[in-house]
Amino acid sequence: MISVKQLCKRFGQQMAVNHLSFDLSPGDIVGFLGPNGAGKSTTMKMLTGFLTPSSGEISINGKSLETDRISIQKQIGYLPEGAPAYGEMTVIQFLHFIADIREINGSRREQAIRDVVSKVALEEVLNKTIDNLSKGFKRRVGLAQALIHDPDILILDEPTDGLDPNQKHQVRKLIQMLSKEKIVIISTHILEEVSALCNRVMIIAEGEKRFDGTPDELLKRSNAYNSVHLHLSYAADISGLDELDGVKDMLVDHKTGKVTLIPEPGVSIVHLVSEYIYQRRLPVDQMTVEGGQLDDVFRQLTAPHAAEEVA
Ligand SMILES: Nc1ncnc2c1ncn2[C@@H]1O[C@H](COP(=O)(O)OP(=O)(O)OP(=O)(O)O)[C@@H](O)[C@H]1O
Repeated sequence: MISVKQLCKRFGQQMAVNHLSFDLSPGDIVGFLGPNGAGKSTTMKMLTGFLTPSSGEISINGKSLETDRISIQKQIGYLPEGAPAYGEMTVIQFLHFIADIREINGSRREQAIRDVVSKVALEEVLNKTIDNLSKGFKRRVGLAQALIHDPDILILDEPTDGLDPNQKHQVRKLIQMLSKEKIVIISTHILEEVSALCNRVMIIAEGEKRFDGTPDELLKRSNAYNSVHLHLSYAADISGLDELDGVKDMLVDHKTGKVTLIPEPGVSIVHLVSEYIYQRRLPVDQMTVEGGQLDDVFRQLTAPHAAEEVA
């Protein structure tokens, strides 16, 4: 359990993190989103004990990070942005080095390295120099060092950044497999990663929390959520569609025959629209309901001074 209360970090005049509060429980895979400079890295660095807050409290499994930093850090695995350091080491040397730092000794060490190598699938590159690995393998080595001590909490800074689609898929599957009993916090700029991987989303902007909920709840905030897209096989009179109850707007593309019906916020119009189409025998050959667009809602929530409108 992580409990963060009224966390602030000030750099000179600037509030990088501004009264941030949240609680996380095991099983939470949190997508930590925000524009550049929002305060994500600063928050993560405070959670790992690397930066001291200006004010506020962080407690982890009932202990205060201020007073029990060393014992709390043993429960945290951190994957920093980019490739692991010490590129001149082989993978196996690097894992032994991390095991040293984590004070994993004796028979426990062999077992811990074997387990993590198998979890992250590093067998084929154990004796390769890290500098010579592909980006995907470098990321996996980074994950291995974050996982070697089997921490309760994983903090991953852009874990799939720069990977090809296959490698992204592998790393996401791995994180999902690992996260059943852990708390995982993932900072990412890839909005689709949130739907693919996370069961909770936290958006911050200007150091403040702008959203905390499930990916579905986030999509529901999109202006496009529940819009109905139609395609007409030939021209027909559709003027009545935008007069239906709950329809806020109708966009028509005469070239392609595509029609988009935008509902009033929180209203579902799909039943009324399909009934109307059936009654008027309109020549509709495709109909889809929009699930919402993350980039749309992200922009809305992170706009400067959006805090009062969306809190
Ligand atoms: N050591 C520091 N000294 C002064 N200002 C800092 C320091 N670290 C961060 N900042 C400032 O605090 C704000 C938040 O930065 P932070 O790196 O936490 O943002 P971020 O959300 O991680 O951004 P990005 O997505 O670009 O990594 C920024 O305006 C940044 O310039």
